[in-house]
Amino acid sequence: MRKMPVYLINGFLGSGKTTMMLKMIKKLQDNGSKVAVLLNELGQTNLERHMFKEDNFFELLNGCICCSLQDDLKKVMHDLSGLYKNGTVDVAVIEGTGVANPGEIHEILNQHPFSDLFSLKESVCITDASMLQEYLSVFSSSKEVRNLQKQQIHHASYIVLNKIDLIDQKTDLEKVRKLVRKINADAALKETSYGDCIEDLFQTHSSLARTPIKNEEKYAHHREIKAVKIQNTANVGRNDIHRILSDLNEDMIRAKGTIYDQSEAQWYHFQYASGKLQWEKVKKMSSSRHGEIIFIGTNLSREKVLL
Ligand SMILES: Nc1nc2c(ncn2[C@@H]2O[C@H](COP(=O)(O)OP(=O)(O)OP(=O)(O)O)[C@@H](O)[C@H]2O)c(=O)[nH]1
Repeated sequence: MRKMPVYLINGFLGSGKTTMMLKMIKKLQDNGSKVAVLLNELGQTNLERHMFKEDNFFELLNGCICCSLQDDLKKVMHDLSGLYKNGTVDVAVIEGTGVANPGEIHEILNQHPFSDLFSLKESVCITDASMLQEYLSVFSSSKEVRNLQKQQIHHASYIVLNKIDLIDQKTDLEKVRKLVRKINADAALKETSYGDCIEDLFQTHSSLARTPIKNEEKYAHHREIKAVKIQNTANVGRNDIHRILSDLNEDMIRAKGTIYDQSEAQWYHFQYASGKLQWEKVKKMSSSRHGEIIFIGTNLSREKVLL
């Protein structure tokens, strides 16, 4: 029986997974494939839903498919298999949350009946070249962040060293390349920005035979890293976002959202990743959409964010 091809995309918070995934989906569609998309988010809603136009779009929210949402993942995998059998879709692209351990997702794909139904083409890990040294350093990151980053790199068959536009290409690139190779010497490795390596990815056939890390702690990744979701954003303007990010600079890893800035009478999307904040004016806000924000960091709490 033919197995449904699956691409798995993992990588730490803000490393560029969604940016690359959108390019992958477009390339697959340009090549005539009918793509199913599965997106997993830590928050209760997917703030990036508007970026995806696919009919066969599944989202698993408020947890991680590698641990708390394993049963939900299995259910979606059954649905995907049905869609593959009846010809509705012919390839799946799955994006884990920024704190997912790919090893645990591989375990599910290797179990019966999924091992007979799916063929994992590549397990991609996107790393943020501008932050990797910091995330792996005992001086600047918690054990949880360091472990997660290592697990994600270790389990990959294809590693993307992304955001190289943000680093010194002579000195820092060599350092981060060495760090990655110390953790995973075998995976294909591509250095790029904005996930621009799709042709290469589809031409690569790397080995997926990765064994678990010795003494790998299961489910150890959600103790310190917390997501705080703000749904009532009526009084949150651009200045407030700047202030919150600067006040919680030490703890904040990732933030994103949509807000209405009253002083400018303008809706904005914002993205905070790699210590950089980017604003984008929303051209047309649909009446069904509303403002919302998600902050993700170590030891964050609603009280800390709203102070
Ligand atoms: N400078 C630079 N920015 C990038 C690059 N790739 C992505 N970004 C930006 O980084 C931010 C986060 O990118 P995403 O693709 O949403 O990252 P993600 O890994 O899906 O983030 P999570 O939602 O935390 O899982 C966005 O503002 C992107 O535009 C890159 O190569 N260089």
